[in-house]
This record gives sequence, C-alpha cells and structure tokens, in this order.
Amino acid sequence: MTASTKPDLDRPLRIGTRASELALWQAHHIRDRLRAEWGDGLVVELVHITTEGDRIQDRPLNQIGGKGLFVNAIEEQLAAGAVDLAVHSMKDLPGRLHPGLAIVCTPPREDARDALVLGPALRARLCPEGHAPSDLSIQSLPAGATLGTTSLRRGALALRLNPGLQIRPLRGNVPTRLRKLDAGDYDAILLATAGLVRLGLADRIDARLDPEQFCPAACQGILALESRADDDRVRALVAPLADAHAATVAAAERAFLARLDGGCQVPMGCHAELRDDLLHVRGVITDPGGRPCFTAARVGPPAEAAELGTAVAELLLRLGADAVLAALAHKT
Ligand SMILES: NCc1[nH]cc(CCC(=O)O)c1CC(=O)O
Repeated sequence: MTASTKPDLDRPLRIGTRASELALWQAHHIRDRLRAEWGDGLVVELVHITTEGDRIQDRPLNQIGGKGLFVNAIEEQLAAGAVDLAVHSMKDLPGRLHPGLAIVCTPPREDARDALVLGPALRARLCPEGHAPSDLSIQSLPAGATLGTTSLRRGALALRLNPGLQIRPLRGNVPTRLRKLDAGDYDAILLATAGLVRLGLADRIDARLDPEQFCPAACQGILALESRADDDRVRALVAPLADAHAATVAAAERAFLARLDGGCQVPMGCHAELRDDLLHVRGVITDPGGRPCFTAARVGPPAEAAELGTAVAELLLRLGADAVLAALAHKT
C-alpha cells in the first residue's frame, strides 16, 4: 500500500480492551481520534476482554508473577483475528510481544510522573490552606504514615526517601484505590499521574514526583497500539496518531526493560526525556527496602534511543544491580 492510498473504511475496526475505567477511557480516546481523522463513517467496535490481572483481585500482582497479566488474553484475541487493534498502557506490555504482533503506533505521551495523593486526615494536616504546598513530596510524610501501593518500585523508592513510612498493599482499579484512601485505609497512596489525568481526576493529585528522585516505570504514561504485524490496513488507519517524540522515548525505555527482562517483580524504573535535541535516559534498580539503590544515566542523540536504554541497563548491572536482581530471582 502506498502512503496516498486510503485504507478501507467500510469494514468495522474491532478494538479489544479490558473493561476497567482506565482501559475503556484509553480505547474510547483512540476510537475518537480515529473517527476525527477518518470521519464518522468509520465504524469502531469495542470488544471487552477479561484478563488474568482483572480476575485476580486479592493478591499483589508481583506475587502472581510475570509481565503480561493484563495483556496476554488480549494478545491471543488479536493473534486469532477476533479483534484488529489493542490499546495498551505501554507500561503493562511485556518486553517480548506475542509472535506475529507489533506495536504499530505510539501516540503522544501523557505525564510520566508518579502522583502522591493524600488521604483526608493527612491532607488536613499538610495542606492547611486547602491546597498542597509546592514542595510537598515523599519526604513531607510524617514518620509512621501508611503509604498504599503494590508496586515494588514505588514502595522501594518511597522507603529510600523516607525510611519511616509503612508501605501497605493496595490493589484495584484507579477509582477503587481512591475510594480506599478516602475511607481512611491509608494516609496516602501513589498512582500514575497519567491514569488520574485520563480519568479526569487530576485535581486529586497533591504532588507530581520529580523523575530524578522518583524514577517512573519504563513507558509510564505512554499508550501502545498493537495489531497483527502484517495488517497493513490497521497500520494505515493508526499512522496519523503517531508521535515521533513518544516513539523515541519509548524505544529507549523498552530497550532498557528488554535488557533486564524486568517485570513487576523487580523494583526498577526508567525515564527518557528529550532536552535540546538530546535524549537523556535515566534508570534505577533498587532493593525492595530502598537500599541499596543503583542509578545510572546516559545522554546521546535521539536516533540512538534503543542503544542508550540498553547502555543504561548495562551500566546498572556493572554498578552492582546484578546482585539485587539475583537476590530477587531466588525469592520467587
Ligand atoms: N499497573 C496499572 C496501570 N497501568 C497503567 C497505569 C497508568 C497509566 C499509564 O502509566 O499509562 C496504571 C495505573 C497506575 O499505575 O497507577
């Protein structure tokens, strides 16, 4: 197909999606962008798919193991031809995709940072004017405060900055987590800024954590559109939604993950940023207790995004993070 050929708009496009609020928002967002691009004549059907991650609600995800809990069932439907397109949070995608599938488009990135959300009691104490002070961060939380998160990375980085905190498991979809916080189950919780912004809940954020101190998960805030690698029609349909900037930072952060084979069982983060035409890539691997914590960074041309991500991962291993990974591998 040449670039000027219009893709077939008469057949419906079937998007496979989880039924969580965030997944549905993301699928609707892509549907709306596609119809704005190609016209309302394009029929887009949403097909709800239940994943293992949706089914298991009682245990922390890192104890169930394996990346792809929220993805595998959708990839199977895609590979089987039951749906044509999947919209994922790229952060949830495993390093290796299902055979025959490909990421065919990376739309613009939402804020990559983690968000601190205070519960009502702590909010009253730390935000006397009703709004959070601009320097509010993990270090502002009082000794003994309970912080809800089931992400090993968020727990470890929080403990590193504030060893007096008590990390408590927190599961469920984004609105469920906020309800538990509002019910007083935690003093504060950590969530991705991107999820809160997408759900119209940005006003719940008390602080967006500086990526230099609190490195986000690789590809946090980035969407990945996945289809069958040979499906030229879908490639052509989603092509106008692509963002070169997001594709560059995603290439660096996915290369970092691929080199470390990291799932949610390992506290690690990676954040790439374009500044003055240079790509800055930072990575972190830490013990779940926050110490030791290894960080590394590289700067280079954006065309070498993947090489930079790999180099940061290898630097971390040489600094000693290989011992952290080996210790965690023994535990599981
Ligand atoms: N692990 C669940 C998940 N997957 C993607 C996001 C947020 C959206 C994104 O990072 O793009 C979330 C929720 C969270 O971490 O708070």
